[in-house]
Amino acid sequence: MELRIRNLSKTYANGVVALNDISLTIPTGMFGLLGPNGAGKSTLMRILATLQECDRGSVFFGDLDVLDDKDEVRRLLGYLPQDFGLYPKVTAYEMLDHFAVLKGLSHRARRREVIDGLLQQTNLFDVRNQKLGTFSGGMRQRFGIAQALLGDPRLIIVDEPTAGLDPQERVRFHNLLSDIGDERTVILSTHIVSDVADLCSNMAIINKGELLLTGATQQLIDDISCKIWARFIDKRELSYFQQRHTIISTRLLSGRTLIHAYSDNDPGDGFEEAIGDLEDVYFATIAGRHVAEACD
Ligand SMILES: Nc1ncnc2c1ncn2[C@@H]1O[C@H](COP(=O)(O)OP(=O)(O)OP(=O)(O)O)[C@@H](O)[C@H]1O
Repeated sequence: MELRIRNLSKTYANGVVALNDISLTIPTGMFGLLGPNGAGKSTLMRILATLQECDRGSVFFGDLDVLDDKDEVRRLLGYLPQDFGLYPKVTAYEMLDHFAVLKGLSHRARRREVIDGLLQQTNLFDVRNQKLGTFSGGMRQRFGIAQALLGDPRLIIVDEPTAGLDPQERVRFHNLLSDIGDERTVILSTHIVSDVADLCSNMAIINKGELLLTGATQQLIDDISCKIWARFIDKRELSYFQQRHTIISTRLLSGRTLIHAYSDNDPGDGFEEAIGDLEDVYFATIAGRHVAEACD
């Protein structure tokens, strides 16, 4: 089901404009909300999860008024916040059992069936009787997803879930998310570009409370592909190139400095045409250089 956000705004009491007139349509499937720290992602996620009030705007999930009918939203929502506490002395099974009761799963045998299913799905069945305090970061995040999936939610919100996970756990977590994203609306909020590149068919970039870009991920990559130019430089030359070109990223590759320039035409100066990727879309957009416009 589609989530329609219209003209959503939020200013905190200290005057920080966390969201400025955001309008965004989020289709079924995995949606990536990408932005640097402080962009307003968590504020948006908390408003969608009914945990915070906005100042203005509307949000509909299908016909459901998300800002008005909070009880109904909570029935079909699964939310994995950025930081969530776990009771360290309770086992994974006991904790899920407790939440399942709160979700209204009162029939004991049915509850067991649901919990066992979730533990299998998140690859935690073998450690179900282990105390949560012994869990690694990756296990905690997978447990968080198991918890968020209780009650078979239609709308799932995960806020920065892969920060701090090792590469193997990240892949595992990605696979888990892509499995659940097939027929649900899943919003993944992150500052990690590859999370979105790997998982999300649609996405948006926000910064300083503003929506900068939204669309189908592959289309956004295609649209920038003709505008990215690359070359290696000596790092002492960086300011020379920065003065003459729109440099959107600087990275080290095997100890050498690779720079990407954004330009509609060949910028000369030793640059070669590069294949633009989602990082280029992200950096060019955040730098205020890029608006989506198809390549010829
Ligand atoms: N309770 C609050 N009171 C005042 N300002 C706040 C509050 N919560 C967030 N902010 C500010 O609002 C802006 C958006 O914060 P938010 O947490 O939504 O961003 P974010 O994109 O989720 O960043 P991060 O990844 O660092 O959590 C930031 O400037 C932040 O300092």
